[in-house]
Amino acid sequence: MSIAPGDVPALHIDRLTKRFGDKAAVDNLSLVIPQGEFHALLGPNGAGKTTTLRIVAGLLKADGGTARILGHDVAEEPTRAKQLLAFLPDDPLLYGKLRAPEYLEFVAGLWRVSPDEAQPRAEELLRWLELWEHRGELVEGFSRGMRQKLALAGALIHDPKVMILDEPLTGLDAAAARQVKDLLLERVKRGHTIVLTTHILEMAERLAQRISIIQRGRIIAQGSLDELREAATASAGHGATLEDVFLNLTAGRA
Ligand SMILES: Nc1ncnc2c1ncn2[C@@H]1O[C@H](COP(=O)(O)OP(=O)(O)OP(=O)(O)O)[C@@H](O)[C@H]1O
Repeated sequence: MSIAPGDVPALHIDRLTKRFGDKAAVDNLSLVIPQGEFHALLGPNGAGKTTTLRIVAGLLKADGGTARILGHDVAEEPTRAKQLLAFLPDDPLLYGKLRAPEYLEFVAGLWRVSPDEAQPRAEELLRWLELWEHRGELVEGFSRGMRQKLALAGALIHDPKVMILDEPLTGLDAAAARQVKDLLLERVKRGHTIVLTTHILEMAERLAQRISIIQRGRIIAQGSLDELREAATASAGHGATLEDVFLNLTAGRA
């Protein structure tokens, strides 16, 4: 049977395992995210979310299992897989002695994006994230939120089809958080895929089409908000919020 391009999942994780010492940070975890989906990964501290994403981004080697971006195995075809992917870590590294447009030009060069393409895209991203007026300033003088936004712009400069973001709203004020959320929604509208971790349940509740709850390296629940609510209604009661569902599912299992 042939597979139409649209049928290839944006992200296909199959029985992924990663141990640190004798502890399994990721434990036989499988996850399929179709193209065009906004997917949130939730889980208590230390659940294995960042470890999973670092493997998907090719920053960490799995002990077992596979991860594929649009059909490309991150271990076997790392260059192709990475080209299709944006990864925004929770502690992005920036170069303090550059200005924002110089940083984006530098990152675009790493991805071999031509200056003709990169320049308008950089300007658009900087304007959207309200960093354009700071374009003459060195990054070392940027606030934490400004750095976070610039890192996001850098992750998007090669126009990746799949975005993986680890806690993208950390350190952002309400206005900046709104800019980032709008930017992400705009990308999903264009058919791109977003996978993010967040501890802001309201963000998952309002933006994500599907949610996976991870605990101790495994997915313990998955579905749309309504499906998760339904599954948890028995114990959380009607009108349960995602917080009720989350706390209910993860209670007593840590
Ligand atoms: N480099 C490492 N060396 C040893 N243990 C690690 C390493 N990285 C992660 N771990 C452990 O793996 C487990 C999963 O960590 P991970 O950072 O993936 O969790 P998380 O779900 O992202 O947590 P948080 O919500 O707190 O960011 C934790 O027990 C953590 O201590």
